[in-house]
Amino acid sequence: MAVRFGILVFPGSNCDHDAYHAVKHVAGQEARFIWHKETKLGDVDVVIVPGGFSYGDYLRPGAIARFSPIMQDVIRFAREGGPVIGICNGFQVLCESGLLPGVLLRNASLRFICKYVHVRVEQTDTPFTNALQPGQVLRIPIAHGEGNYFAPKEVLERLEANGQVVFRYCEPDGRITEAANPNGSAHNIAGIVNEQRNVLGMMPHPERCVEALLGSEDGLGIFRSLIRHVAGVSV
Ligand SMILES: NC(=O)CC[C@H](N)C(=O)O
Repeated sequence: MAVRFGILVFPGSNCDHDAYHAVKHVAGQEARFIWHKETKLGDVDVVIVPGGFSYGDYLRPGAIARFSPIMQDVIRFAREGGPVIGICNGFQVLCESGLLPGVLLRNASLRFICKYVHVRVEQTDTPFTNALQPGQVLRIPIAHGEGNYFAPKEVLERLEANGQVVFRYCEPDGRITEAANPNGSAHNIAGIVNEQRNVLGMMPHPERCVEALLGSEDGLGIFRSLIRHVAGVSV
């Protein structure tokens, strides 16, 4: 049975079609778009909050999108344990919604950065990483102006103690260095889960690296993990 992915669409989303292509055409699952003005998600197994510039990033990225009608039902779905993945602008929306702690500040360079980076898989006991290996290094693109993850010291300590840091920017060989951190994120954080582990936010774009033709297939492991989590099958 195919896993049903629901992909939110805000005015200004621009990675919604890439996410659709990844889960539908590459991973062979069901996918449908959900306009932000809808109030119900309907029958979906996984929610994807895609990247882009919702509301033109006015105020702060995600600060307006979080008031979209659909977000109430996303919060309900998450509270009931449904898997939600926010990618890039989606991560920003999830932080603004209070589903994830912390905030994404402007990159330390104050520049928009679009390039391939490496991230290390820190946790594999999540719906998003169960098909990956601990310590595995993924080659994956980033494209953001505000990916500099920040949270107060106590929050960072709690994230680390609970194993909520799922991806960390690293060197190609997996070493965590300052030079490998593209945007100034605290603790080289590229992705985190909530305490219940069913909501993930990540700045890199797994949907942009699911085919060899695109230069990397490393993003596929995240969608394969979700399929395994929901359907119990390895694809
Ligand atoms: N690719 C994206 O989702 C970009 C996210 C956001 N608009 C930023 O620049 O930080």
